[in-house]
Amino acid sequence: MIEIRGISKSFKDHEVLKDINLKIPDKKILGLIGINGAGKSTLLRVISGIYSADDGVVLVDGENAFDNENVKKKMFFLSDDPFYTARTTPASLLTLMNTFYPVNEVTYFETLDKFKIPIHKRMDKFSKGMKRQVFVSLAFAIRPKYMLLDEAFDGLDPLARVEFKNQIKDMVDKLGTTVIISSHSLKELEDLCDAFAILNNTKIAASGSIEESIGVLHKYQIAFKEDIDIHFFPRIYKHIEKDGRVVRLISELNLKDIEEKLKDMKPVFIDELPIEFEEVFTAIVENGGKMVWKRYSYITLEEESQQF
Ligand SMILES: Nc1ncnc2c1ncn2[C@@H]1O[C@H](COP(=O)(O)OP(=O)(O)OP(=O)(O)O)[C@@H](O)[C@H]1O
Repeated sequence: MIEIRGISKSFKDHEVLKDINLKIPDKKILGLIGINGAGKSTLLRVISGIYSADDGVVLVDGENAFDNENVKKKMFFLSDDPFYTARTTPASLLTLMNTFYPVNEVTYFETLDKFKIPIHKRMDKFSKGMKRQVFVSLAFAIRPKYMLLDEAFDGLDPLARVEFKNQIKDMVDKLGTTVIISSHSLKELEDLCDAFAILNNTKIAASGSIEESIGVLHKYQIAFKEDIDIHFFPRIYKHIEKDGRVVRLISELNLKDIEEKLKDMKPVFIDELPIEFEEVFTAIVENGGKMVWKRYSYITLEEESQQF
């Protein structure tokens, strides 16, 4: 299990992470979500023991992750900008990586073959997506207990993404791998991850199971007879948009409560619409993470930082 306890990290006077607490149980896929510069890469680097934290500790199977050979052996971190030299080919990368990890060569070459990657060509001549496919193949062939993937889908075409996701699910099911994956693409994470954590403003704004989070918020479309000024709209929403006489809002309230709160405004109709995870995420970020959250099943924040 990975336990992140009270992690804080600054670069000079720029505070990036402040008192981050998360427990990630084994054999789960956690999606780490955040806007540009939210600190996703920094957190992954702290978890993988590359960066030291200013405060707090990351425990991997009970051991401090920082600069720890035992932890390095069971964890593979695929950065958003992995290192390779000008002369590196997929074949020579295998030789290099074999000195750090036992790499399953059959899996490596089979995956490269699926992606149609030439194994003896120089990688500096590859497209961004092809380079990504080489490192993804490597991650699968290393079969680590813990796999940390930074911006994993970046540069992959739709077919490669499907292949990548299937391989990740397979590793979790068959090998019991635990995966943390950061991405801007919420849509990509929805069908892959068991749980998510949202990094916002140095903190974990919210975390939990994706299914549960979608159940917490509702989306409504409400039509009125006349144009209305949303500045005077009752504060029953987390997010609101207006299009003429139609208002779309996201709220924690159920349909019955919404109807009750708006009855004096005499809406023509109120429809509940399906809500997407991306909309839940936007509502959380807009509200500075201050949401009433259900108790979640997979990921638990430390008691003192829970937001119920
Ligand atoms: N080595 C470093 N030295 C100084 N500042 C850094 C360093 N690494 C990251 N930062 C700063 O920390 C903040 C968080 O960066 P980080 O790369 O962790 O964010 P991110 O969420 O991964 O962003 P993105 O989605 O754009 O990749 C940024 O403001 C960045 O400039």
